[in-house]
Amino acid sequence: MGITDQNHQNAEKLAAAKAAVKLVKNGDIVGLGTGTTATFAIKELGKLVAEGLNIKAVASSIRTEELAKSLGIEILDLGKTSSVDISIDGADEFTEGLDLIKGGGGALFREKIVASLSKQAIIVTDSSKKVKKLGLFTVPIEVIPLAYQYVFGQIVKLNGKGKKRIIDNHDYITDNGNLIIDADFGLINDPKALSDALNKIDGLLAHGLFIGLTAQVMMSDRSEIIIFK
Ligand SMILES: O=C(CO)[C@H](O)[C@H](O)COP(=O)(O)O
Repeated sequence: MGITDQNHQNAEKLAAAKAAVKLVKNGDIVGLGTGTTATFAIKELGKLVAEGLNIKAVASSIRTEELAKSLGIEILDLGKTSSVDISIDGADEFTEGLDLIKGGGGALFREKIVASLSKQAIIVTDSSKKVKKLGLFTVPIEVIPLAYQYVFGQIVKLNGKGKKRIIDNHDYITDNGNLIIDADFGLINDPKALSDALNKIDGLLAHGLFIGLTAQVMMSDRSEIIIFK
């Protein structure tokens, strides 16, 4: 991607993030996503908090927690929070039916917990993330290390091609101390069926198919915000 394309994509991410942040109300507990688009939203929220907006938040990753705290946003313990008013997160792919692939940034497990706790899970994206069918982006799968070989084999049985996530020549380790397998299932005809099948695998902590968790996707396309819900 050229610099102009990247600037354009960032402008769209920022516009979507700003639109979503407008939905946050005083007193809300806000779920904070992870990734570049979520980061735009967290920075916008930080500005509003500095101006007096009274919110508390839960974070979907250690890096998001650190960023939010640095902006003066109070962070609650996710494990002690029973309900989130609104969450704002990005996605790697989404369909008009609001099925998503998430986890490109490795935070899928906590992101799924945050989305599941949310009364209103909002996804913010640029226009490149909308697809007719999920699956061009691989499905991230978080695996407890001692179950790695077993889970890998089960992914193959589901006709997936798995690849352990390696960053800078090292196994990528999630905030929860686990590994990630990026699994290519080709274009996914039935995301719910695949999600259900993956959910049955012992040792698989979470996968990046987010089905039925999203209230709306706010996608920025040039100067327009398009809402899917
Ligand atoms: O799921 C995620 C992180 O685990 C992100 O939301 C997803 O990867 C999109 O990231 P970005 O906003 O940087 O394009």
